[in-house]
This record gives sequence, structure tokens and C-alpha cells, in this order.
Amino acid sequence: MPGRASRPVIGVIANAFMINDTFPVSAAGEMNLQAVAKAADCLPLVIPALPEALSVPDLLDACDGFVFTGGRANVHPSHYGHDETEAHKPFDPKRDGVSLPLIRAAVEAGAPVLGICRGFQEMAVAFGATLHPEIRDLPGRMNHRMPPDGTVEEKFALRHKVEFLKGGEFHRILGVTEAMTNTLHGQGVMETGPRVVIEGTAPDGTPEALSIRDAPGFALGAQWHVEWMAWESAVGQAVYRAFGEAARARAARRLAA
Ligand SMILES: N[C@@H](CCC(=O)NCCCC(=O)O)C(=O)O
Repeated sequence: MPGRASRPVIGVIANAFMINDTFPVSAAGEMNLQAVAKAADCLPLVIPALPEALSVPDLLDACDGFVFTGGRANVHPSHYGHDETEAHKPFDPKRDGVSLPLIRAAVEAGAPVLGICRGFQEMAVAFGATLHPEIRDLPGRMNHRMPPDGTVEEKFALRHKVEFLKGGEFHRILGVTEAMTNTLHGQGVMETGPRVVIEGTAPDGTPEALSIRDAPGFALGAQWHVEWMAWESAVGQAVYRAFGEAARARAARRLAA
């Protein structure tokens, strides 16, 4: 079809930042963009954290699938019915304003959705879950935050095991019931809504992988950074291959319609 990209277009959700405390920008990490291009064989397109400039129907039309990336800022607790405290900060209301409505609409439309770290938490919240602001304060929980010092390779090193739900989507895609993962988050999913299926758990009980019950398309989230060198890791390759195939299938359906 003229004007149609040859590879599926994947909207990669940006975070809002300030450069030099002066210039507002929307930015998505290169690792997320590379993983979409190299491991899913799709075209990554950054979606700015500018809710007033975007419309959900336009995004569903422009993109074949969506990656909800990690981010230092946390989902505002008002989105899951909790009061704001110091422990919940920092926030990125512009990203909240794009990602939460887009996740709900994309899942219901059958557009492939992959949530990573903050994106995993957004998927959970979008479907009724709550978050805890600092899970290392909970009894029996380990510290899931990244090491404060060290190289980026040290920050993204594999640090704990995740056990996957037998017969779940992750188990089906990965073909294994456990894998080692990196871990770079302070918050965690607490109560799950009726549609949030926890498909992976860390040894301390922290939810690490999810799917959305009755989603008509690919709708998976990973609390760890599955994008990290995804094209070189068995888990990364499997997740992005499945995501890319789902995006190709949606693109083909839309072309035929
Ligand atoms: N803020 C949340 C989510 C953590 C997260 O996505 N970390 C990634 C940071 C690196 C990046 O900017 O991509 C939490 O702390 O739980």
C-alpha cells in the first residue's frame, strides 16, 4: 500500500525531561529503540510525552504496536486511588497522561503492548492494580533498585531469578519456567485488578511479569529491563520476536481491511 511502512511501526513511549533544568524534552532510551529495530525487526517511532498534542485514535492508527518504556519517575498514585506522599515522588504527569489511556485503548483494540519496568507498572495500574512506593521496606523483600555506582553494564547485570507461571504466556513464549533478570526499580505491584495476571515472580514474591486477562492481542509486561541487549539474550530475543510477530499480524490485518 503506498505510504505504508515496510516494517510494522512501533510507538515507543517517551519520558518528559528537562535539559539543563531549562529545556523540556521528550526522550526514549536508545536501548528501547534498538531492541525494537534489532530484536523485533520493527520500525521504532518515539511518542512524545505530550498528551495535549496527541490523540489515542491517531496513535492507534499510526502505530502497529506500542512499547511502554522504563522511567525514573513514578506513576502518580491518584491513578490507583492513593494519596501522594514524598515516597511516591518523582512524577511525570505528561507521560501518565499519554500512557494510561493509550494502554487501555491499545489492549482493547488488540494492538500489541509491551510494558517494561515503569511500563509494566503502568499496565498494571491501567487495569486496576495498585503500587507500593518502596518495596524494599516491605518485610522479606530484597532491594530491587539499581546499584547507585558502577558502569551501565553493572547496573543492568542479571541479579535475581524470576519464576514464570506454568502454562502462561511468558512460559509459552520463552519455553522455560525460570530466568535470571536485571532489576532497576523501587516500586512494585501490590493488589492486582481482576484482569492483571501475575505470570512471573521474584524469589521474594515481587511481581515481575504480567499479562492482561482476555486481551484480544499481545499484552505483556516485564518488571525487569527486557530491552537490555535484547538481540543478544535468549529471553530478550523470544519476547521481542513474539511482540514483532504480533505487530506484523496486526499490520497485515489492517492492510487487508
Ligand atoms: N520509577 C519506577 C520504575 C523504574 C524504572 O522504570 N526504572 C528504569 C530507570 C531507567 C530509565 O530511565 O529507563 C520504579 O522506581 O519502580
